[in-house]
Amino acid sequence: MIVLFNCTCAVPTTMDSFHPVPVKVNPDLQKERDAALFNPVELTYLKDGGKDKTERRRRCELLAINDPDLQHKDISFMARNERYSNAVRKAVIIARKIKEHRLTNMEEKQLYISAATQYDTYGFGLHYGMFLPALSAQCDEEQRNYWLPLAENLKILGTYAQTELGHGTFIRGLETTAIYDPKTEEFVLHTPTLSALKWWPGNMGKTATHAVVLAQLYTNGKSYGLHPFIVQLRSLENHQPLPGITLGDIGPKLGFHSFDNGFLGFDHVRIPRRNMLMKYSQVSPDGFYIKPIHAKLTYSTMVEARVTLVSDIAYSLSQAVTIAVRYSAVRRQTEQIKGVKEPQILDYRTQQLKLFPYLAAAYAFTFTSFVITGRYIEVQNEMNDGNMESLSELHALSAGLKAFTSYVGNEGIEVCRLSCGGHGYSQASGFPELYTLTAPISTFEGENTVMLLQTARYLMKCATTAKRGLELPRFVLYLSQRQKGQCPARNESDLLDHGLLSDAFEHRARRLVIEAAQKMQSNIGKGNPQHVAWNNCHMYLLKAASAHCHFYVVQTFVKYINDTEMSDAVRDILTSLCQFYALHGIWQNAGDFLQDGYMNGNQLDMVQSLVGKLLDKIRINAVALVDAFDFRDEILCSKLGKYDGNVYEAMYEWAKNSPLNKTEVHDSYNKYLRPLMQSSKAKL
Ligand SMILES: CCC/C=C/C(=O)SCCNC(=O)CCNC(=O)[C@H](O)C(C)(C)COP(=O)([O-])OP(=O)([O-])OC[C@H]1O[C@@H](n2cnc3c(N)ncnc32)[C@H](O)[C@@H]1OP(=O)([O-])[O-]
Ligand SMILES: Cc1cc2nc3c(=O)[nH]c(=O)nc-3n(C[C@H](O)[C@H](O)[C@H](O)COP(=O)(O)OP(=O)(O)OC[C@H]3O[C@@H](n4cnc5c(N)ncnc54)[C@H](O)[C@@H]3O)c2cc1C
Repeated sequence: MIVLFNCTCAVPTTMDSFHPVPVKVNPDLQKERDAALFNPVELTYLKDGGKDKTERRRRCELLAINDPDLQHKDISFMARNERYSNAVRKAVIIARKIKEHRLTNMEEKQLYISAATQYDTYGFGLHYGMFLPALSAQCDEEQRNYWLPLAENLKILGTYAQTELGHGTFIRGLETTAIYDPKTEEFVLHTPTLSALKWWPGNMGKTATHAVVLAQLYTNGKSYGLHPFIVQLRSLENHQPLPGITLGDIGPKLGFHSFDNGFLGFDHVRIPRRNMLMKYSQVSPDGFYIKPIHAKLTYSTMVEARVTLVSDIAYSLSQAVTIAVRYSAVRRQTEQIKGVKEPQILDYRTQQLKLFPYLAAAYAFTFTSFVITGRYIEVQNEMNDGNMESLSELHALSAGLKAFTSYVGNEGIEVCRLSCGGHGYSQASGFPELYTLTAPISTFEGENTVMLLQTARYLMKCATTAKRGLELPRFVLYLSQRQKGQCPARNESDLLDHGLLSDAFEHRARRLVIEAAQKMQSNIGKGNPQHVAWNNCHMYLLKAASAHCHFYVVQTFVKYINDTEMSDAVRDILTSLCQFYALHGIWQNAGDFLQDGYMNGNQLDMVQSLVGKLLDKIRINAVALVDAFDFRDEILCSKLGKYDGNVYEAMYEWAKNSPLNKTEVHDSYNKYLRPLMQSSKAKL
């Protein structure tokens, strides 16, 4: 997996041709595949955007998987230094091979990189994920012509240095300064305090030669806020930090062990005036400042990254459910009837209730990622034509969805791990890497609570606009519609209607947004300043933003099924998954639907009963649904989620490779145990 590289499209294939034919498939898994009511390959093609795209993806993946230069021992058996070194080695090979294989198309490059990095971070992740996008978005034409070829050809390696020891969220509070000196036509970059040290940027500790640095711009004695500057950090001759620059690795973290997240300090470092990225705002040679057409254009790299992370989360969650569902099909536990084979754990209702909501969410988020990526491209094109009208909408949408999907994704990966019992805790399961790679998505690129509050801020403004009867953007148009009285469902079959389900989420979102707006108004009415009212209303605001995102995802899932051509069999299973996603969501948030009487207890009973019934529909197709994600074993990197289901053999083989098993008797026996035991013996 490569964080910050859109990889959701990486999925499908005909099982026969793509997965090497195993000598023996676990009979339980085979039975599941034989019983499925749809052909997973069709769903694979759908998710990839067509058979051609599936085939192209598989070709890209195979190029990486079959390349002997990219092979290495399991990273679980490597220490951190070795992991970092291996990641850099691979990043360099990947760059060379991309050229050799003539992978010029961006999507193909991403697919190749994703397959080559497998379940580790990509050694040039920040270079491609943020440095290049920041240059593309923030350089003027002349700067682009200079810097982009250097970066694209890896003559320089970059990172994105924004966060400081003292501030990550509140970026207006960042302390690094860039003071313009018109005498020399240079900016002087400086770290005035300990808390101003740049802290966290990926690939900065040991790899990067350059950084896009976010610093407070001062010119003619006036402060103009945060602006991006390109700064050389290390010599291109010997990689030593340049004079005035302090650099290092921030040490081990929860995960990201192959990544050199770093710290950076400046001691009055001078850079040429033209190293300020000047697409949107400029400083003239004599120090005159020209402001951007939109105050928040400096933040655009983060918006792009948040959009990408929705795809990354969908991808990781798809991997987690693939592992857990396949394993649950081959794992048997607890005799129910004496002498009769123990059931597959997938047959336990509790197991289904753990896994199927996340299986449904993985599909829901995948389709959502298609839509938000499409919207991002539209807005980007508008912005390239100088129209900034939709930037606020895109910010609100991407911030909210990044937070909503990553909360669910992180939780889902952990639930999937737990659903695999003890073996889920082993590195062999793939879960530790998957979890720790995905966990920081809730924090980086905007901490999730803060991001939901940004969405809430936008929704509050929309609620006011709607109240005034003014026009709203499409994705919040529902806020200007009147609340519907009560959910019209009379029986279970009414509750399976996609329109009705989407209406229920729409109703909930509208109610919670309006309620939050009213709470804000009444708080301000009591004489509280805006920021106090805002803090007092956090719980309403957070709920409103989350309900809005939930509605967006349900609506997107429904629309995807309605608008996309597919066979009846695939439509049938996606329909069930979508119904399950929505009904389970209602069940889990029942209070919200009951609170204003939109639903009643009787309807909630029916919702619960349908959740139970849909478990059966999904159960029979569960393995095929995860097969359709089309992860090759080499990409999934899990002994529990192997396509052939031969889990125990794989685990045993893997454990034998543990470095502790290199010798029968470990050194520590002679050093510590033997003296201890022999002296105890003497005493006995
Ligand atoms: C491999 C991993 C790599 C990881 C990398 C990283 O983590 S990199 C580091 C990642 N770091 C982070 O992600 C840091 C997270 N923090 C932030 O992004 C910002 O500090 C903030 C958005 C929380 C507040 O910013 P603030 O105090 O400047 O703003 P405010 O709240 O006072 O609102 C004022 C107005 O601005 C609007 N607006 C805001 N953002 C945007 C936008 N992007 N676009 C458009 N508009 C935007 C907002 O809607 C509001 O509009 P209104 O209502 O006036 O019309
Ligand atoms: C693995 C990893 C990689 C990273 N890579 C990079 C990188 O490449 N470049 C880079 O510049 N940065 C990077 N970061 C930093 C990251 O972007 C920040 O950590 C992130 O933006 C969160 O900011 P913070 O650490 O200041 O959290 P804080 O804001 O200190 O969050 C702490 C708590 O305070 C709460 N809080 C803060 N403000 C508010 C508020 N206004 N209202 C309500 N609650 C609030 C939060 O909800 C949270 O619960 C990385 C971080 C990690 C973990």
